[in-house]
Parts: sequence; C-alpha cells; structure tokens
Amino acid sequence: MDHFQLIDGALHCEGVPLETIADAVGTPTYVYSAATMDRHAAVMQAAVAGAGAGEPLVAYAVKANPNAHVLARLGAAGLGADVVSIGEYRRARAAGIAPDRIVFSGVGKTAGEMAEALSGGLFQFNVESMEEARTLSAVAAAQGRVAPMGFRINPDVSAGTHAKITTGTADNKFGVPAADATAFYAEAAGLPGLAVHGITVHIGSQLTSLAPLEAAFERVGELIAALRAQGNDIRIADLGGGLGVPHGPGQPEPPGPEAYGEMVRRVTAGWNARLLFEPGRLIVGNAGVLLTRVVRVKPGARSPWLIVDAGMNDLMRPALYDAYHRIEAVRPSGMNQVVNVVGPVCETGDTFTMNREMDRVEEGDLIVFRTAGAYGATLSNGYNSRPLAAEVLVDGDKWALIRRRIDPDALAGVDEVAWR
Ligand SMILES: Cc1ncc(COP(=O)(O)O)c(C=O)c1O
Ligand SMILES: N[C@@H](CCCC[NH3+])C(=O)O
Repeated sequence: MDHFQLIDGALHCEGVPLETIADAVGTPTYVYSAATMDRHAAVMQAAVAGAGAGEPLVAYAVKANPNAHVLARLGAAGLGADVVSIGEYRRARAAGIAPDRIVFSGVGKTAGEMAEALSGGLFQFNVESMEEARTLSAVAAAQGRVAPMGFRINPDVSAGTHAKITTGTADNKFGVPAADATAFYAEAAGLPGLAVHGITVHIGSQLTSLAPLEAAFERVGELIAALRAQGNDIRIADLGGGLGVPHGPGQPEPPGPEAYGEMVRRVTAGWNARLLFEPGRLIVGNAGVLLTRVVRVKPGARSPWLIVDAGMNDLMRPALYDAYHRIEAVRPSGMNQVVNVVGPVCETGDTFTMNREMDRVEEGDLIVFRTAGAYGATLSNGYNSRPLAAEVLVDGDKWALIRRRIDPDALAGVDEVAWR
C-alpha cells in the first residue's frame, strides 16, 4: 500500500496534496505519512510475533529518523528504541518510550553517556569491545547499579550491500571478533556491576538478500551454545536491523518482513532466548519523501540540468552511497524527459542522478525524491549556509509541521565572542 498516490493528477501524501504543503511551508520539505509508519511498525511486529522466548522487542533504530513526533508515533505503535547516543536516548524518553524498551548501541559510548542511560534506565547496553565493557563496569560500580549488557559480535560476514553501510566484516570497526567472544564473556561475567545476558549482531543496512543475515544469525546461535557451555547465562539475542526496502522499478527487490520473520523463526528455533530487532529504514524509509522545487533548467552536454532547491546537504544518500532515489513530478505532465537532477550546492557531488528518464517538468514545478523517510533529514547539514529542511507529518487529510525550517543563522556561531 503506497500512501503517496496521484489524486486528480496531483501527488498526495494520504489525503493531503503535496502542493498544499509546499505552498504553506515552502521547499525543500520532508513529508512523512503516519499511516505508512503505523503499517510498517505493525507488519514488522507481526512478522516476528511469537519468535524466541517471550515477546520479541522491536526497537526502532532512532538514527534513521529521530524527529520527536515520528518517535512518539512509533512508540505509540508499540516500538521500543535502539539509540546510539545520549541525544537519541533523551529523545526516545521524551517521546514516551519506556526505559525497558530502549537498547543502547554504538561503538564509542562515553562514560558520561553510559552513566546517564544507566541511571535513567534501559533494557541493555550493546557493548562493542572489552575495553568498553570495563568502562561500563566502572560506571555501574560507581553508581552501585548493575548494567545489563551483551556484546555485539562481528561475525565477519559480507552483507552484500554498499561498502559504506557494511558493518559486519573483520575490516569494520563494529563489534568484537567472534573468535574473542568466549574469552570476553568470561572476563565480563567476572567484572562488578555487569549483568551479561545478551548477544547482538548487526551486519549492515539496505540488505537485499536474507543469506548474509542468516549466516550471521547462525554464527550467533553457535556462540550462544558455546557461551552457555562455559557458564554464561545468555537469555537475549538482539538480531539488529538492516533489512532493505524497495526503491522502485529496476532496483533490487529485498525480501519482505514476512520472509525475514520465517527465516528468523527457523534459525532461532532452538535458542530459548528472547529476541530483539532494530529495524530503522524498514519502518520509515518509504514513509517519507523530500519535496523540492525546480529552481532552473539549464542546458547540459548530454542532458539538461534540472537544478532543484534541495541539495546534498538535505539528502546526502546519493552523494555518500551513490544511492538511487525514485524521482517523480508532483503534477505529472504525461511526457517524459532525460535529465540530470542536481542541487544548488557548490560540489560536483551534489548530483542526485545523471541522465535519468523521468516526468517532464519545468522551472517552478515540484518534484519528490521517494524513499527519503530514513537517513534523509537526520543526515542533513547546513553546508553552504543553507537552512535545514522543514519536516511535515501527514495523518489522513490533516498535516502538521513537525520541525521548522532551521535558519542558517542558528548554526552560524555565538553572537558575542569572549576571548579568554
Ligand atoms: C546497531 C544498528 N542497529 C540498527 C541499525 C538500523 O539499520 P537499518 O536502518 O538498516 O534497519 C543500524 C544501522 O545500520 C545499526 O548500526
Ligand atoms: N545512512 C545510511 C545507513 C546507515 C546505517 C547506520 N547504521 C544510509 O542512508 O543508507
């Protein structure tokens, strides 16, 4: 079910014409469909329901889209939160997500971040090195608390995705090598202030095949057996996120959440562990578009340049990962054209696509980049002293501004410089 549809010749998000939003708040603006988010949250929870021991916890990866109102919506839809900084932890709490539904991941948690999350409460820390476990032990002991934790295992499995979003090979910074796991668990079990009951894995993002995930989960299953055999009481397996989303015709079609859930059930059948999941993109990717206006059309050597008012600072994915985003006119003319779509930023990399056949549009027309709800606004920045794009949430035939356009002056520096 696509909640971005043409109605009477104009692209709508649910019941709201995108033209209405552009007229009211300007462009570029991220527009999210609440119905799509609700649906994806429900589909993911249903896909893994009943798997493992006890109810699975689907902890939404906040980094994908940390807007406060998006988080509140997803929390209300039953999701917990996977956070990677104290900023994300605070936002998840402020959005009403209960502490026992929050996992804290990330390769560089500071002692200060650990201390605040531990005293505020959380489900567990996903610890990425023995050094981090020692610091967590010291933080917990100083508070007289016990920190629940699991190690993130690096299974050395290639995820078959873009190198810059691959996280589970020996050459990546993430997790502890599987070969070190038994020694690290044995040491951690002996440290004060740690309750070591978890194990976790996350091998990358936008995966379009289940095979690498299955290989990683098999590795986790083997380790659970080995760790229990040496006396570690493993009760929780966090299988991370990473399932890819469809980007449209001609792009790799990832398996759906149902197929993922079936694979998980099969692989984890004998584990007797509570399962956690950390989907990000799956929940919000196709719930959002970036709405932008054509500033100018300029002749080019092979194809004309369609210069739009969104730049790489607003949507970095094409520049960072050569990512493909479907581009559609908000009011399609019925004719096509081959164009290069670029932003106004002074970087050659500020190129969304080259020589793409798409709806024919002209100066002043609105277009959207699809599948921009994940890793869109959250990765944006103020390069070229550009504002941060506004964000709008649509719910049925109503819409609301959920983040104001942020003025470049807000990022400019202090008003009065005080030399010391
Ligand atoms: C530890 C961890 N969990 C979950 C995610 C979410 O990934 P995705 O948005 O691909 O589901 C990420 C990002 O890749 C991550 O690093
Ligand atoms: N930012 C990446 C995904 C990173 C996943 C982070 N763990 C993307 O847009 O594809």
